[in-house]
Amino acid sequence: MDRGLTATQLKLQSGESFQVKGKVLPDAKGFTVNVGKDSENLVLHFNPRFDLHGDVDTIVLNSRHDGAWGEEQRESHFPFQPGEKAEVTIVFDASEVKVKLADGHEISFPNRLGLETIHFLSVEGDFKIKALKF
Ligand SMILES: C=CCO[C@@H]1O[C@H](CO)[C@@H](O[C@@H]2O[C@H](CO)[C@H](O)[C@H](OCc3cn(-c4n[nH]c(N)n4)nn3)[C@H]2O)[C@H](O)[C@H]1NC(C)=O
Repeated sequence: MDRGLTATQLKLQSGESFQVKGKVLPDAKGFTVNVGKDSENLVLHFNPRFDLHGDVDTIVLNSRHDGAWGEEQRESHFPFQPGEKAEVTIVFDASEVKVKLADGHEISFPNRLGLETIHFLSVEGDFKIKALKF
């Protein structure tokens, strides 16, 4: 598990997007992109699972409020491969968070926290960051 990256004190406003580019480790089990207020208050936990917690090639999305996980949303569209490049673009507004994948596929997730500004980003798991673009 790569320690990944954590960024705080961000001020990403509604409508602004950011992109994470990197490479999935060859023996990847899963990786995570978290965005929100802080690590316990996430408007989006984006968790592609290659083989983790019983999920195979499934993207699990969730929110986290004061440390408590919300209800998971699962996506079977899975354009990630171990050892390959990966790119995720995230944009949000008052009602939803949108995740755009390299193959053009878009996933929508409700902004359950009603967050207006993102202050926190972390990328964890079997993923080597190459670039972060705001
Ligand atoms: C079938 C058995 C019960 O359901 C399972 O319950 C697991 C435990 O809650 C679920 O896995 C968690 O799913 C979460 C998203 O809903 C997260 O992916 C969690 O791993 C990340 C994580 C972060 N943290 C954490 N602790 N402290 C901080 N800052 N972060 N703890 N766990 C996973 O351990 C897992 O996704 C879920 N599976 C299903 C099919 O619902």
